[in-house]
Amino acid sequence: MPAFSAHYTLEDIAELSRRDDLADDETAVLRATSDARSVGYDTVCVPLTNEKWKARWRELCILSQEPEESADRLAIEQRAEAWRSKPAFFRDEVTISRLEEADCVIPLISDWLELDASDDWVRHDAEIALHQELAFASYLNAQCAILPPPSNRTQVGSYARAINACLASIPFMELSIRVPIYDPTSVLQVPSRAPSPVESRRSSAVSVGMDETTGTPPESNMTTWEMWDTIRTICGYNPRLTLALDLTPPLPLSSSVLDQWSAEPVRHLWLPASAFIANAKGYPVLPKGTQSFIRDIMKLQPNVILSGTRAKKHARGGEAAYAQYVRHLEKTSPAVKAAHTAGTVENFAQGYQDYLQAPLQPLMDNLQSITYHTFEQDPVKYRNYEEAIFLALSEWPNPGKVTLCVAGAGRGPLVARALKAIERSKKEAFVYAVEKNPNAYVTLQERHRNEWGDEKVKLLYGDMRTLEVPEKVDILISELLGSFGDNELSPECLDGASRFLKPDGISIPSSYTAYVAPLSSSKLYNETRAMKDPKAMETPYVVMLHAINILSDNGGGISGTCGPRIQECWEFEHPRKDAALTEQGLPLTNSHNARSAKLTFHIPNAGVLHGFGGYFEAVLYGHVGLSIHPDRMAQISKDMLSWFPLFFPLKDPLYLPADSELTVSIWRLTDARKVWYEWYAEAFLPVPSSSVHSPIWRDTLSPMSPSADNSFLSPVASTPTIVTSPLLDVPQLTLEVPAQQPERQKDGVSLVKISQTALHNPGGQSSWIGL
Ligand SMILES: C[S@@+](CC[C@H](N)C(=O)[O-])C[C@H]1O[C@@H](n2cnc3c(N)ncnc32)[C@H](O)[C@@H]1O
Repeated sequence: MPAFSAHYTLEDIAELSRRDDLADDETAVLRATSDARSVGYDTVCVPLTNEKWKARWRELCILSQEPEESADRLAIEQRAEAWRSKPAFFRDEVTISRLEEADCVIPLISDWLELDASDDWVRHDAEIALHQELAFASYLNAQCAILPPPSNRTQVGSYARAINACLASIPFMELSIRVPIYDPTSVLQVPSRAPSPVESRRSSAVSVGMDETTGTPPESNMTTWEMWDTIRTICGYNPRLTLALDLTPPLPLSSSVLDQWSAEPVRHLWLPASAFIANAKGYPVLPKGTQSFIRDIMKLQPNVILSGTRAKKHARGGEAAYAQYVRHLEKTSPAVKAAHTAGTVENFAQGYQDYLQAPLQPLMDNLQSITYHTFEQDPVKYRNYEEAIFLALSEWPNPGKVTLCVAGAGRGPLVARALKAIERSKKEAFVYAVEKNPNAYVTLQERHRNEWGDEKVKLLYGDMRTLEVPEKVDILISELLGSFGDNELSPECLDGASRFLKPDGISIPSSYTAYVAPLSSSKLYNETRAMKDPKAMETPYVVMLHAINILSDNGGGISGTCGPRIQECWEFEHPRKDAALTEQGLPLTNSHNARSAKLTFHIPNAGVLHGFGGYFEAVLYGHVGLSIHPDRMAQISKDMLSWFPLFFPLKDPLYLPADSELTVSIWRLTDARKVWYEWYAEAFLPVPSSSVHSPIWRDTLSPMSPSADNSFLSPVASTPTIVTSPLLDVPQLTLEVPAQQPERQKDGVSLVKISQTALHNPGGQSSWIGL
């Protein structure tokens, strides 16, 4: 359940303090708290300081810097220095002073503190005042304080440095920065002529402000997110640094810009009464765009701060109506509804969202009974397996008895489903059940004795790669799949099991495919970093992905080479026809199970890449399958619970500008003992091939003159040139740097590389996957 806060301004507090019905020990803030609670709010949000402090600070900071020499000014300067050395409030400069007042208050740090002022002194004194306010809030045991937004892009580094210093000096407290969802004051670039493809691409990274025709912000307006990104990066992704996302500007119609925020630590939503419109009956409601944004962001369970609700902006409903309305939106949020509906993945995953788990290794380890029990709760996986076996039996072309083998039977659920499918198909059939886990084999023996009997089932204990099976089988059934398809070594195990599959036999599953998507998630980045062990940043994890944003879109890119937002890495098919076999029917090496993929994604909006989501899709038989592919799972295996996605982390986040292209290389590698993945990524930006004419590119990319075809892309030998500097009067050696080799070029646009990650997990150094 999200919490709700009522915002009280200084005027509201002043008005309450004038009330003559205040009890003796009741302060205005205590009254605000009880009033707010009586209309359904949990806490109040109150400015920590008042106008008196603002006036004194201005005098100390601004007047002490005035050039004018006077006795007065000297006195102010001395007071300013005294304050700088020992910053402290007078009682009448703060709105709260008692522990019980602060109990239900989220303090707002003075919004006039310009931590990003252009003036050095103002910044300097604003930072001292910020420390002072936070220290006072901390003294009053405030768990969180809301800080004013950055407003000056050129000084955002100074703003962030000051916040970082506060995070270091004020322990425990969460600092939540109020950031507008976008900046409506940014200037719209109106081109005087139609832009070239490159110009529109490049301007999409910088153009901001309202679209003049629709009155909505353009898709690429990410200036406030970019400022937030700079701040949290400078603050080293400190987990105590969070966001109070300000929904004061009217929201854009398109959700792609807004999706970015769902991968960020949005702890508060600032929602003013002015964002509401009146419905036909006069009650406050939100416009469609805001409604759907709030429904989505509710999955992060933010505290909703409602501001200006006492101003009677709407004819009906009063103060309570705003919170009631947002509660109604929360209840109708698909994510929240799914979380409360039994049988959905969201409900099953409660408490596991963004929680890193080591992938299971059922080949190397023997699973616990409780783990099998958890799998067996999945109604969809077993239903689909039964359907696939039923279809395979129904379509089985040969007469006579059909022989089935469940390879890796666990506690026997697939054996039971196979027997049901046999009964439904009315075929004569027999089932072998192979299991190498000695403990699960005890459960199998019990079920064999109590439920199945010798006529229907024979149990075989051992490893399917080496075990002797009394006869060759027609249908080989297995479930050795991991979140990435092959990551629990299904290909290697089934290579061994294929020895006892007849030449015309079939495998269920018949194939499985691995997919990846580039993700942003500050939560997951922090979770992997928190492990301390550097290898933890190179280990794939099983994660119920939650506060994430898939950065890619479907297509785009300069040469049309970008694939969809979630792309296929590789596929395994069974039975295998391509491996060279020994006399015993086993592959000579595991080389045929190595794979690699190089994928290109289009990144429409600026974002930070923290890793990759890994997914799989399996064809069991015919049209029956299993899928955790985010765009297809609902059609193929809705509400299947058995697999959460895999997360491939990055050691260092990679910033991706708007309209960049991301190339992801991923390998499945193998030696005699293990299988592991390695991965890395490179980012590219489109630039005009002729941009050698532009001073920007000549300065930054190549100091040489354009070549004959006017392209800086043609390789030029590096020629040392002796020049004499007019300043130093000594000969300087300069090197002409050859132009950057573009990754791709088309229609006068080239892709130049801007950054790359390290190679992750070389040699399988942090792999858990053992053969
Ligand atoms: C993911 S569990 C599936 C269990 C069961 N079929 C189900 O669907 O609930 C995989 C099972 O295969 C077994 N297994 C894995 N590799 C095996 C191998 N090489 N030979 C025999 N059993 C194996 C594991 O012990 C485990 O019981």
